[in-house]
Amino acid sequence: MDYISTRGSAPALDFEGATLAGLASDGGLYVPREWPRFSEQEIASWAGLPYAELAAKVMAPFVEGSLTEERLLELTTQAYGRFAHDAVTPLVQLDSQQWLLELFHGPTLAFKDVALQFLGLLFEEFLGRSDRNLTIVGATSGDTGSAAIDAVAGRAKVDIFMLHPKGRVSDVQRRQMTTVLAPNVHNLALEHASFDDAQAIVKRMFNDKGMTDRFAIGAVNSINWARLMAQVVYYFAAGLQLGAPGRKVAFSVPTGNFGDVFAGYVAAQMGLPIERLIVATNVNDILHRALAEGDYSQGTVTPTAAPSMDIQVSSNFERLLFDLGGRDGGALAEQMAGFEATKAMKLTNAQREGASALFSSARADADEMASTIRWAYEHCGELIDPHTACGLFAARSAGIGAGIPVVTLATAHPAKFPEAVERATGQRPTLPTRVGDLFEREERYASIAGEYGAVAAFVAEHASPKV
Ligand SMILES: Cc1ncc(COP(=O)(O)O)c(C=O)c1O
Ligand SMILES: N[C@@H](CCOP(=O)(O)O)C(=O)O
Repeated sequence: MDYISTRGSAPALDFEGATLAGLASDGGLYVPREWPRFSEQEIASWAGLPYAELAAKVMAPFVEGSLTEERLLELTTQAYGRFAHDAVTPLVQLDSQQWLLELFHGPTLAFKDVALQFLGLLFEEFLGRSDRNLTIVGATSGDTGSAAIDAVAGRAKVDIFMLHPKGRVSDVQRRQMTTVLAPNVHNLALEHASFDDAQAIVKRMFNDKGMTDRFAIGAVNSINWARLMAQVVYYFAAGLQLGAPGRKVAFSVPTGNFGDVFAGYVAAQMGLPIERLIVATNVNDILHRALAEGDYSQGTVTPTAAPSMDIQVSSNFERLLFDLGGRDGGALAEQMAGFEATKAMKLTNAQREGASALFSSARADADEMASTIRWAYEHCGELIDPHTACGLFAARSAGIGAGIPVVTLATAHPAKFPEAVERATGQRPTLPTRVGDLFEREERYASIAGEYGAVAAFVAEHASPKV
């Protein structure tokens, strides 16, 4: 399998190359040259497989040429061995139609662990084949940071620099990053910045020749194809449990950077019968506006009780636009250059119609999030976090036909956001013992200006050269 850039002019790479490259050199995102497709029979034959085995089946076509099937299974077994639930991503039934897919049983309590535990092992595998050091530069609105740090802390040949918007992540989220004191981990709190600012700094570094000549810059955000690939698996896991491929399933996905829901789109391209993908946003609703009205314009970021979704530039939307626009990299490069210059973009008719065939969207405000948290607790006895609440709000208002299960992706453990959950339900969720004495540990991070020069200087001073 080889990988091409959404902007058409970067060289095609194999899976190993795309994983280590992160972002394409033309500023685009890597996607497989074509979507592999499984037959109904093949999908049906996976029912009942343990998660790690299913993961190896689903991901096999994407890693061809870079990993043998045996090695892939060894890596998935190791990655998912660290999850606190044997099913890895268990399903919980809420009522006759609504389900939750719990994606927070990994070490850092959010769905990011599902891909990042695996990606950490991929980095080790591929870096072990050369004498190269990798300098990971990532942006986080709270969850990617801790999951990535957990996945690479203490590993040889990797330094990680994680940028978060100062004061805009929860205390639990911050401490999960800043209390990891391994020497290869560097947390940067960006002053007066949003996640979008942090993400823009990261992307700029990939195209800064002064930096890329000296350092092999790598990505752990969902701009890295390997992240999305690993997230495709749990759509198959949930679908199979609910009767796929013989029955369609709808998914509601709390969305920010459009990575998780794009993984659902990939599952559909690969043959999983998906009735609908519901894109759920908080009031930072660029994706809802884009899907409902064709208006992809940035707007300012409003802090909410679901801080990890406080995003107004959704990187992976580019991957969808590429596919829906007939995979014309030149045309998309122009469209994206327009967006980067003006912070606004109108979707073409083809993009709007293509998207509406599978996607719908909804936006939850603060009251809707709180009332959904309350509903889940009072009617189903479940404590859910504010991100999951956006998804469940959208799921319950989507009007999906009776008989079709609707699965909301429960993307974070409620104890990551105890204040919001307690306000809505009167119950304060407790941290699972696997995160240990988080509030007793020493924190270490650098506060720096939220601008490119300051971040680049910090990275240049602390990173190991490429070789
Ligand atoms: C808890 C949580 N839910 C949902 C999202 C949105 O996921 P995505 O960015 O893949 O759309 C994020 C982060 O982005 C998150 O951390
Ligand atoms: N919600 C994320 C930000 C988006 O990051 P990505 O790694 O999924 O692209 C976070 O919590 O950091």
